[in-house]
Amino acid sequence: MSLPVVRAENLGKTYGNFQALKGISFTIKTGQCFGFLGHNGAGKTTTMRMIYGMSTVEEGRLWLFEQPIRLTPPAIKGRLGVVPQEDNLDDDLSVIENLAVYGGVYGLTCTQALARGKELLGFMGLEDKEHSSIESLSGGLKRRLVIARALMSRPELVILDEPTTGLDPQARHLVWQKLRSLKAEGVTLILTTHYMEEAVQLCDQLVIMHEGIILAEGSPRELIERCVLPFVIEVHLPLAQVPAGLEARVGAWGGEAIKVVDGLFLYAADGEALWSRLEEWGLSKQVCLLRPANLEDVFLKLTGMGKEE
Ligand SMILES: Nc1ncnc2c1ncn2[C@@H]1O[C@H](COP(=O)(O)OP(=O)(O)OP(=O)(O)O)[C@@H](O)[C@H]1O
Repeated sequence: MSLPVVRAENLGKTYGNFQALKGISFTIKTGQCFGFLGHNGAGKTTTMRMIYGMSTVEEGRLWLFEQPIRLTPPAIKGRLGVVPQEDNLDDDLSVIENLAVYGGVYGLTCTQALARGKELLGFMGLEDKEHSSIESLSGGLKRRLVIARALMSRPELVILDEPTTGLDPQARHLVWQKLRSLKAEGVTLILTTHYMEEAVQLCDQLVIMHEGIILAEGSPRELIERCVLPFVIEVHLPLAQVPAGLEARVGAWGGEAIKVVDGLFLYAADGEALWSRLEEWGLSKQVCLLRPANLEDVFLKLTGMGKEE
């Protein structure tokens, strides 16, 4: 059985009178890719900062590598790699220097740090950027460099706070591919994300966070099976044009309707049966789309809020 790498019990955080985290509990096992999915302000970064030792544990308890901690001690820090939300690279140093300096922090000699840095530039597909300045890198290349930097100490656990926010789809897919290779090597990954697809693509286990609490936990597939009916019809219609009483009719029929920004989503156990009812309920099929339920539907159902980019 794989051991817990991180365990939290009733973890809380209060800033002044504001409770940013309201007592959350979770266990992350060795080798997992564990995701924290939530909108802005859900408490994801607050949780990550406590795990990687930038914020003290004052409410609840946190164990890292089975040791109870208040503030991650230096001895443990070498076992963690951190990709913070902001790309905090040193603009006065070149790409390889950014890595080498970081290696020094973890006790590597200059030669070792340069060798490890070059190895990681190769791994992240940045070998031709070795002597480039930081300001010449695109957002996607900077993100790859920050990930390379997090790997300098050969960490067992890598914490990634929104690793692909702001990247274009191609850059995002490249980062996903690298994270999958790390996972295949046995590295445990913790990531926060706003992107449902990222969570589905990478995470074995997920928590859905909202306003400082965990609303649900499971694999992406389990969450979809557990939280929503399996078929959805998206009705793209201004809410003012939705036939009166539609939600009640769908409910009485055995389905469920949820309002979204540009219309309604109708859920049912049998998609075809739902589709066959649309005209009877006053809806034109022209504005409707039938699809299987996904993680976005789970998020919408649990938080009442749609997708955020
Ligand atoms: N140092 C602080 N002082 C006061 N409030 C804070 C502080 N840090 C975070 N907060 C508040 O705590 C809440 C949770 O913030 P946190 O950054 O953990 O959310 P998040 O889920 O990571 O959001 P995002 O996706 O925007 O990064 C927010 O309402 C935020 O404004």
